[in-house]
Parts: sequence; structure tokens; C-alpha cells
Amino acid sequence: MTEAVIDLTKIGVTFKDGQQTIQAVQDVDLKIEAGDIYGIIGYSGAGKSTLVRVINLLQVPTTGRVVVNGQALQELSPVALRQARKRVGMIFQHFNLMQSRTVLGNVVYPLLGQKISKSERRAKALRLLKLVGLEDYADSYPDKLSGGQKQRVAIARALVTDPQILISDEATSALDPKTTAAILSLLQQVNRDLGVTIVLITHEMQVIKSVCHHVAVMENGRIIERGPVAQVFTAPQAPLTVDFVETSTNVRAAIERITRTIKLSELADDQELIAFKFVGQSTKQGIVSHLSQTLGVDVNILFANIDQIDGQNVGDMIAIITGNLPAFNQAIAQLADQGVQTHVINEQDVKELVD
Ligand SMILES: Nc1ncnc2c1ncn2[C@@H]1O[C@H](COP(=O)(O)OP(=O)(O)OP(=O)(O)O)[C@@H](O)[C@H]1O
Repeated sequence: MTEAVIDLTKIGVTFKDGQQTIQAVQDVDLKIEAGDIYGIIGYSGAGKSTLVRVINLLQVPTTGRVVVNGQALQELSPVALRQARKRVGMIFQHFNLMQSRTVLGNVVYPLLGQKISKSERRAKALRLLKLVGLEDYADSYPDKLSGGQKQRVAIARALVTDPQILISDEATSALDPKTTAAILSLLQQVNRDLGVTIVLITHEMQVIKSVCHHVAVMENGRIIERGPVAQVFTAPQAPLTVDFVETSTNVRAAIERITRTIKLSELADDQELIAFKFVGQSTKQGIVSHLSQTLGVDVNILFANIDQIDGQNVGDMIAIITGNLPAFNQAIAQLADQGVQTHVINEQDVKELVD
């Protein structure tokens, strides 16, 4: 097993706001292995930003122990802590660039005060600007750049101190979908080519799905579910996780659309509306068509979609099955270990969608 580069134990963060006490983070244990892209998802106020700020001790936890790169950060001297912090880069939703400095000036900034020559600093910053595709913009000012370009500058600046960890706090939330995809792909490149471990906060499962290997779901300051992305995605346990997953697959919207025109009560006795999920190899086989032929059932496909999650295919399909339902349901249940899941859509599901 790879070593944990981040090891948080029993982290609690309490804020006092006047008379009020806010438990922003409660009892969080979190281990992140070197080289991972680890997503933390939750709605606004769940405690995500507070938790990741603990990783470089920008937020000192009220309780718990923070070990990063094998160093217990709370035990370090101020000088040693400053050094340790350089190994953790951060990027933010609003880029946090200095408007009065050029692009190069922004990227060079974290190196000021370090014992390297001006020309070395400049060469290093230019190397990173090249990496993010902005070498021609070195002398431009940030206000001349698009949102995506500003985030690229922020990434170059975060990498200039050779961090082992890069924390991305909603870095794509202010960007359009195309720019978001380009920035996420750049983060993947940084992870792959430079070996930087990435911790990525978001409120969008789509973001987690496209780049992360592991995910933790936060609610009310706690991690309520975690695991490999493909696992959490295909078998979510907590209601909030189910919610995030359904929003990102469009299955819920499809069921809602379908049941607006096809009433379950109007289906014949030998008909059922079934939601299928196919994971991995099962997405490449004609499972339903095979069962349709051997059992003589009719399949009317109303929705189908295929997605890639952490490199693995995941397919969703909604269909009306007509014919020998007991035999069909029994046959398909036996395919569970081959990555096929089904759910017969009932009135309760439809009611929950409307509510
Ligand atoms: N410095 C602070 N003082 C008081 N309360 C705070 C402080 N920072 C955060 N909080 C509170 O802690 C809780 C968690 O906030 P946090 O910013 O970590 O959540 P989040 O999941 O990152 O949400 P968002 O995406 O909106 O930032 C919230 O209730 C927030 O109001």
C-alpha cells in the first residue's frame, strides 16, 4: 500500500461567532495516499474549506492531529512550519491573483525571499507558465486574461514551490463547462506528470466523476461516506450521496420525464418500468438483448446513457419490459456480480421525485 501523504486524525474545528458556537468540522479522520486525486464533495457550509485549510494548518484545528509528509505539523517550529507549507499549494474559485503584478510577477511571487537568483526564479516561473500553456502571456496583467487563463496562472503559481500536494478549493466553480473540462484535464496532467497529490473540493459530482480516484462526502462537518469514486458512484449509501449521484447522471430527471407521460398505473400486468445500471464489462455485452431473446420479453428503451467514472464505463438505462417478468427479474438478479443492477420503478419513487 502507498504511504499516506496526508493523515488527519480526529479533527474538530469549532468557531465562536458571538454567543454562537459553530462546529465546522467534527471528528474527521482522513488519509490520502501519495499520487491520489481525492475529491471532497458537499453542499455549501458542509465544512469542506475549513477541513482542507487544516491540511496546511492555515486553520489550526480545535482538536486532532495533522500529519503531512510524515511531519506532525502542530509540533513544528514556526520556521519549519513555513517550510512545510511550501509543500502544499492552493488554488481557489476566484484565483486570488495580484492585479498590480504581471502574470510572471504573480508566478514568481512565492519564490521571493528564497535563496535562488533572480534569473533562476524567472526561468522556473517561465517553465511553469509553459506547462500551463501561457508562456506568451508572461508580461500581461491578470485583468487581460479570461477566467480559465487566470486559473492557469494560479496553478503555475501554486506549483512554483514544488509542492507535493495541491489543494483545489472550488477552482472550477466560476468557469463555464468547456473551461472547467480544460482546467480539470490540466490538473490530471499535473498529477500524472509531476506526481502531485491533489485534494479537490467541489459541490459538483460531475467534477469528482471526471478526475478523482477517491471521494469523501461531507455533511454538517462530518465525512458521511467515502471510497473509490467508481464504488461510491455505483453503490451510494447515504441519502446525500444518492442525491449527488442522481443529479450528475440525469437518471432522476429521466424518470421524472418518463413518468409524466407514462403512468405506472396504466402499465399492463405483464409490464414493468425498470431502471438498469451496468458497470465495467457489463456495459460491453448485450445482456438485456440476450435475455429478451431467450426469455421472449419485449424491451422498450426510453433512456440510455454511458459515462466514464475514473476510467470505468458506467451505463444507465430505463426501459419498459413486457412479458414473463418473474423469469426476467430472476435472470437479471443473477447478473448482479457481473455489474448489473436493476430497480423496478414504483409509485413511491415517483412520489419522491415530485416532492
Ligand atoms: N472564520 C469563521 N468564523 C466563523 N464561522 C466560520 C468561519 N469559517 C467557516 N465558518 C462556518 O463553518 C461552517 C463550514 O464552513 P466552510 O466554509 O468550511 O464550508 P464549505 O463546505 O467549504 O462551504 P462553502 O463552499 O460555502 O465555503 C459554516 O457554517 C461557516 O459559516
